[in-house]
Amino acid sequence: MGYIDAQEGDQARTAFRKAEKKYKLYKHASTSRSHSSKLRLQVPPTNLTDVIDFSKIDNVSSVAGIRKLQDQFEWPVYALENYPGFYFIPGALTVEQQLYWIKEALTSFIEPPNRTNHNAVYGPISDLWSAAHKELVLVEERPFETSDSSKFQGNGLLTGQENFDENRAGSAPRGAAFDNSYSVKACLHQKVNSNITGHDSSDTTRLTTEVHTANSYIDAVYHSSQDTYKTDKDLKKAAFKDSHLSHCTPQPRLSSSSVDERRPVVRWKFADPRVSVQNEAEFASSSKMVPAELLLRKLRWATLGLQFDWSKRAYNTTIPHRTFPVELAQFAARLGLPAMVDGDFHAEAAIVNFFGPDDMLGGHIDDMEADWNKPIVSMSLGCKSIFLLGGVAREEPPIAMFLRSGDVVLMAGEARSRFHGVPRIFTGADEADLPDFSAVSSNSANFPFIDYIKQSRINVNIRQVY
Ligand SMILES: O=C(O)CCC(=O)C(=O)O
Ligand SMILES: [Fe+2]
Repeated sequence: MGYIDAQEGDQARTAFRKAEKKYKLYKHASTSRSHSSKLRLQVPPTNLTDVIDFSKIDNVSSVAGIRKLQDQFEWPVYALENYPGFYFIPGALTVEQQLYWIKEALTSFIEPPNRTNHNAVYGPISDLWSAAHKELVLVEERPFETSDSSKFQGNGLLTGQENFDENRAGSAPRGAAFDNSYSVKACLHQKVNSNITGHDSSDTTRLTTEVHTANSYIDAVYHSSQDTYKTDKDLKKAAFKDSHLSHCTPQPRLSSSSVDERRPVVRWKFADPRVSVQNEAEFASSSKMVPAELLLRKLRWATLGLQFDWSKRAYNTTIPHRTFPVELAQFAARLGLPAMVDGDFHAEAAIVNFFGPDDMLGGHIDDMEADWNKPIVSMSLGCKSIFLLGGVAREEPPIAMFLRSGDVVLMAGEARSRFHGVPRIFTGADEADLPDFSAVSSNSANFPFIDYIKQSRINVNIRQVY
């Protein structure tokens, strides 16, 4: 969608949607068809004057409605008078802590049995971070017919019946795997031409509705306007759309018995395409492959601790999961204190959101946890973003605030019933407001993480479920 579209139908839009449109990133409409002067448009720069900047609030009394809580907490904490239960802790994480959690998110949080947006298409994927840096590719092995799920154990990709069922009966069409992948030939060709580059300049906006939780969450949407892959127009349209849509258009989950037991099953594993060039016979049985680097770039979410069953829109304790990381749980309990009414905060689940340069998280309410008095503890890592905090209805105009790396937001009680979302992240070097990560790390092993985060934002939002 270009700038013109955004101007149309404003009447019909809710106040929340209007604010999303106001702050979202618009690519210059001429970029996709740069030869057509007719399409050249001047897109006005986003007006950011209304965006609250907690990092610049030193004299709090001068900012109406913002209250600094007195020094009873580890960090300076701000509350918003008209938004009870909402707290903002600017710079709660040190730069070292930010780097630490960025690394944890990319190496540990995305590891099976934690699930990611890629699960529905490829099954569990292990070691994506290192595979991407070794330039490996995810290879489709020869499909075969079976009704025996035990055959899937131990191949490193499909680890259990639950995931197996999810892949087969989940909302992502099986064919999505095929749509999102490349032929061996095309992939090797790309490698040879070193042409696996980032986003292109087309302005084809992808809008997907991501159902995180219950009904209200149906409205959670991701936009990603440059989710494209240079070399193949058709593939770039389909690429990874379905991995978002897997949570987006929930279809009735088939019971195990209703699943077609003899359906061909595709298995995926990482392989080195350079080796295959030398020995193409080795890959003869494999028809599709996806660069790990692309999968990493298209990583959108992972779930920690108790897993959420998107098709039932409920937490499902029977889905294989690891206990919530103790260190993160302890940190979240400390961070959450300003919003606590009574008792302790027991982190049981988290959604880890990964934002690329053009991604956004649409307005939604998180309403699937039992006790709304317990806060959602939400930490921002990486590029600066805009956070919208609205009302219980979309018609209520939201307020906007900047979220920077190291900031923490708490939403408890009444604040939990408010629509919120992230319409924009700022990845430009001059506007991302990243701390100097290299100053806290001379270890070259950290450089790839620092490179990644220069173009990305990670949000870890932590919840007590029961
Ligand atoms: O990315 C953010 O700051 C907010 C994330 C969020 O609201 C969610 O995942 O529910
Ligand atoms: Fe949320």
